[in-house]
Amino acid sequence: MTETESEAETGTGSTAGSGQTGEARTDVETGAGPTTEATTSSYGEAETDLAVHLDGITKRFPGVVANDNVDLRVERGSVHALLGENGAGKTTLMNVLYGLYEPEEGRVVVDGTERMFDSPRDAIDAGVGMIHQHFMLVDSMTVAENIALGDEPTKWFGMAVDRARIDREIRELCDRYGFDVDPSATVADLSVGVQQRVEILKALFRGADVLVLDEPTAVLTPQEVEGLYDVLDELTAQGKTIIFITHKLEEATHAADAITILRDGESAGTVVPDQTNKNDLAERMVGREVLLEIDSEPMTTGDTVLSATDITVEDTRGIEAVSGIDFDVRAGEIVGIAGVDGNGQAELIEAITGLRTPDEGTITYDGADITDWSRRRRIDAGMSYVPEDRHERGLVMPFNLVENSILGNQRASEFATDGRIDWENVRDHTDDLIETYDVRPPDPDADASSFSGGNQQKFIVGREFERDPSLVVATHPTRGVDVGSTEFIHDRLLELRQQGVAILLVSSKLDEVRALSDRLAVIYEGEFIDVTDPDEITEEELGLLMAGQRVETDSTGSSTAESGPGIRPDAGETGDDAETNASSNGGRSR
Ligand SMILES: Nc1ncnc2c1ncn2[C@@H]1O[C@H](COP(=O)(O)OP(=O)(O)OP(=O)(O)O)[C@@H](O)[C@H]1O
Repeated sequence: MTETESEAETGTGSTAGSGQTGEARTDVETGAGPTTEATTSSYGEAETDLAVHLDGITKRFPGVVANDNVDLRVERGSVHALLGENGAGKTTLMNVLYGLYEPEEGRVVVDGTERMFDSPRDAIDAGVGMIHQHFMLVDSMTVAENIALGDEPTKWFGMAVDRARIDREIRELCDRYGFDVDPSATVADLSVGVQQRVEILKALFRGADVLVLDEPTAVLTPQEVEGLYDVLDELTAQGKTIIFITHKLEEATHAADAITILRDGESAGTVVPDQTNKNDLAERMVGREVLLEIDSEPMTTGDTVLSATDITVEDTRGIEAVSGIDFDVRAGEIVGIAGVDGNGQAELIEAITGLRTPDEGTITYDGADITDWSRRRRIDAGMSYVPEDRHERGLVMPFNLVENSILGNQRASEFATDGRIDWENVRDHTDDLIETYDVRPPDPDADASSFSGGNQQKFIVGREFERDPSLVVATHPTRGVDVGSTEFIHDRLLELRQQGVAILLVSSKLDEVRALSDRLAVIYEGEFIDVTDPDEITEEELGLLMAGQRVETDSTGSSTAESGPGIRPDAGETGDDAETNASSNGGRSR
């Protein structure tokens, strides 16, 4: 996908479209149920009113109909959300629109013209841009270089690129859409929110009139999310059309003019936010009521399981990514770490899980100094790990689920006898994981690469939670996971906590990390800038802390965000005495 995209040549700049905003909300009929009829409503009287019409799209993979006669009508100048369970077919549909897949049936109509896209280059030429969840920017290059990259490859390599013109065009785009982005800034120095704007600028620079965003708020702070909404408003006010994939229901109801729900590859209707709510959307997607709250009961904690003291980790350039961090996690406790990606949490977790050795500091696990232990030894001792990057660390993509189910656990006694793997047992175990964690399609022999992102994630979470661990290190366990499965993963985490498992949870989902954690640390530029009881901090305050801004006072006037030396349950305690979590509020329900 990346290579094809980066090769694409397009025109430069873009003119404001002719559409108008605000009308989509009243034009769309409510989808009444799981039929495609709701989508073929009065939404867009004529095809020419639509920026995008995906008409009867069917796309099959071996054994799977990913899109089954799907109809998607997106009015020009509107924001359109695409919702659906994991594996419902959202990515496939957008990949059809972006020229990555050719559908077996159906028409792709962009701006009133039927198109046959052979590649993303064709889609870009037709004014369709895609902003992926993982930004495709070169950190060491400037904004302008990133934007020009791929746009004029021949001239670029011939060093004849007209930098002044590119800078001027970027500034013009920034003025037009109200972006505060400096073309000469180095991407590595920009916040995640600004990097996302660079991606949007890149698409606009190439002439995009339709922008497809894949889970655009997954890595943003609440403040950055508000900024993104402003950007979307500005883009649509000038006639651009936005389609975004999301699992966050409030995002769909808040930011979209219309919401199309996919279910099992079919369209389950298009609704307008005024005529729906989060519970209704969840039910339409999942086919059952979903509890959107987390109930965390108070727990009595046990002995300290993990203890990290004065951990310092340098990144590959020798710069301190983590500076002198201290914390403990006890049995039966969830310690959360909240932070914007790139603030040292990845390096800290790598040190804890044995993927790298800290440059300074000590890690103990069940009382033993494991600072120099290999990853294998830590796994054998009972440490589970849900990694942040499921492709790089979570799964071996060309392996099927049976093979992936015992990754890191091949020597466990239930799977191996005399050094030989007992594949029958492994297969039974895989079937259990697939069933319990609702991995779809339920095919243990399918390669990991053929599963949708959310289903891959559910499988990894299942494998790691069901290892019988004493410590679970879970980084973004529900990223890309739909509401129904997120509910299940949260429940399972709380069950593990109930059983006395120590849990270290890293998440950029603030509602999740607040609701699940017994104690919460905020990491910023490699340090814990605050350690707090999650009940004593609002989501907004947490967002500010994550952006490095200290919260001065709470409603009673006392300080709520003092800098702490580290995260220990209670200074003065040995850490081995029992303590009740969440005792201040008698449990949480958020
Ligand atoms: N390259 C592929 N090969 C085989 N099957 C595929 C391929 N890509 C997708 N599928 C299947 O098509 C179906 C739809 O997948 P898709 O990725 O579109 O879902 P999604 O709605 O985007 O899910 P998620 O929310 O998990 O990202 C799934 O059953 C998936 O396993």
